[in-house]
Amino acid sequence: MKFPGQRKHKHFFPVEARDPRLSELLPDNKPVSGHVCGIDQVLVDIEAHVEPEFLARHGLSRGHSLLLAPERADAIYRELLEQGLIVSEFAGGTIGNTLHNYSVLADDRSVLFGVMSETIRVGTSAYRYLCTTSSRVDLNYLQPVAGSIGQCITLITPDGERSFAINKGMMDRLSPDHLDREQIQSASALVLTAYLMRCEAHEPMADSARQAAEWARQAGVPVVLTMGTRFIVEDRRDWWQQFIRDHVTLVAMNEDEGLALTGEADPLAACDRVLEWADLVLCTAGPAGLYLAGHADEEQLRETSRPLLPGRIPEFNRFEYSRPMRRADCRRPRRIYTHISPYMGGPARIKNTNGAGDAALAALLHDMAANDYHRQNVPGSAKHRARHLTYSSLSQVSKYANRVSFEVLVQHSPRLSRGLPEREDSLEEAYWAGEA
Ligand SMILES: Nc1ncnc2c1ncn2[C@@H]1O[C@H](COP(=O)(O)OP(=O)(O)OP(=O)(O)O)[C@@H](O)[C@H]1O
Ligand SMILES: Nc1nc2c(ncn2[C@@H]2O[C@H](CO)[C@@H](O)[C@H]2O)c(=O)[nH]1
Repeated sequence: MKFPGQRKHKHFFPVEARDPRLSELLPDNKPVSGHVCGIDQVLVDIEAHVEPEFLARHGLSRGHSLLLAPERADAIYRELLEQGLIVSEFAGGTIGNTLHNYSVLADDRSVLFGVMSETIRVGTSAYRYLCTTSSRVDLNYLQPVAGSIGQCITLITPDGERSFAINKGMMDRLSPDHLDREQIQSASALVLTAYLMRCEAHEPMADSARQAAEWARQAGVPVVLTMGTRFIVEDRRDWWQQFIRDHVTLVAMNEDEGLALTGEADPLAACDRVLEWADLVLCTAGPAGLYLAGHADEEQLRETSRPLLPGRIPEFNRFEYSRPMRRADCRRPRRIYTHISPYMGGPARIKNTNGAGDAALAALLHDMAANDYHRQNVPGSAKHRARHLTYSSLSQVSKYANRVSFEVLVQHSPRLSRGLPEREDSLEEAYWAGEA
């Protein structure tokens, strides 16, 4: 496990330079390693740049992810191919992206549950998927299927917005028999997406997601839900609120999905509403940066040294130096919030923002897994006197998440091709220092 972010010495992650006395407790002196699990509709992103007229002509809706009949998807694909508009074909899927980015950032293992074509020819989508996924993502648990994985035609319009047209193939055929209970119950987190619930009634994907969430709950493993797009949430707002109450520890959304889920257009107010049902929430807000909100025990609160910020909740960032906890682990729960503007004001030029939100979530997962890793390897550390969800403060995690989103924006691809630079000249020490 590589530690999240640059640290001043006093915050350096201490597992590698271990106290020799610890070897008595853990005789082989090898750090116990953790992992993160996720379920996804295994699909490739076929990216093309088009004018808004193209979307209108094919009956597609801007910013939406639409499931299409195979003939319709084929017609779009053929037109893009004939006009030479396809720029790349890469592994995609919101959870696949998140696990890949987690593995790249943490230099550690993640486990993907989903389907994969049992026969693979060079050049097919399945082949492209395997070629462009980090070797740290464990694909050994994939369920073989006699057919194709999904294809997500990713249409980028000149405003940088992405609209998806999905040819689903067999992506929703993951059956609960192909989940591994042991892997899920020993994970630092289980990551799911709202997209999993839009399979057809006869397909097993939704049951698989519910089964995995139940196993995670039984073992106290945090369940993470990313909201997909606002259209999925809008259709069944009450249903999603109940699902979150029943199963979810951490909700990840953007401000549109936040509005669809809570009725609140203001991201801070939307986060506050989500805290009625979940323990922790990440809300990305495009050029306005991102918000994180959670709970901490009154005894564990730490005040910020930054200026207090105005907003729907005045001075909302007062306790942003606290580490978030599950509400049930707090004797006297208090809500904590933070906001951060885009790293360095955002890139000079953004070609597309596809995957920037997934990247922020990968960073947050990295910090959560680092916390678990530290708890297991440095038992008795003062850091774990209370049960926290992250290793770092809410404020520190928000900086890290923002930094990782920036990297995806400058790469113009939802999947990181490398980790963050070890030393960043442009990153003032103060950016990471000043708090734990
Ligand atoms: N136009 C922008 N200028 C500066 N930073 C941006 C811009 N758009 C996105 N970002 C950065 O990327 C982060 C995530 O962006 P955004 O809210 O667009 O994610 P998203 O809509 O969830 O994306 P996706 O669903 O494609 O993963 C923001 O919190 C911000 O740091
Ligand atoms: N799992 C899943 N991912 C999707 C869907 N539609 C778009 N995406 C992914 O969302 C990612 C950006 O968040 C893209 O890389 C797409 O692959 C869908 O229906 N299911």
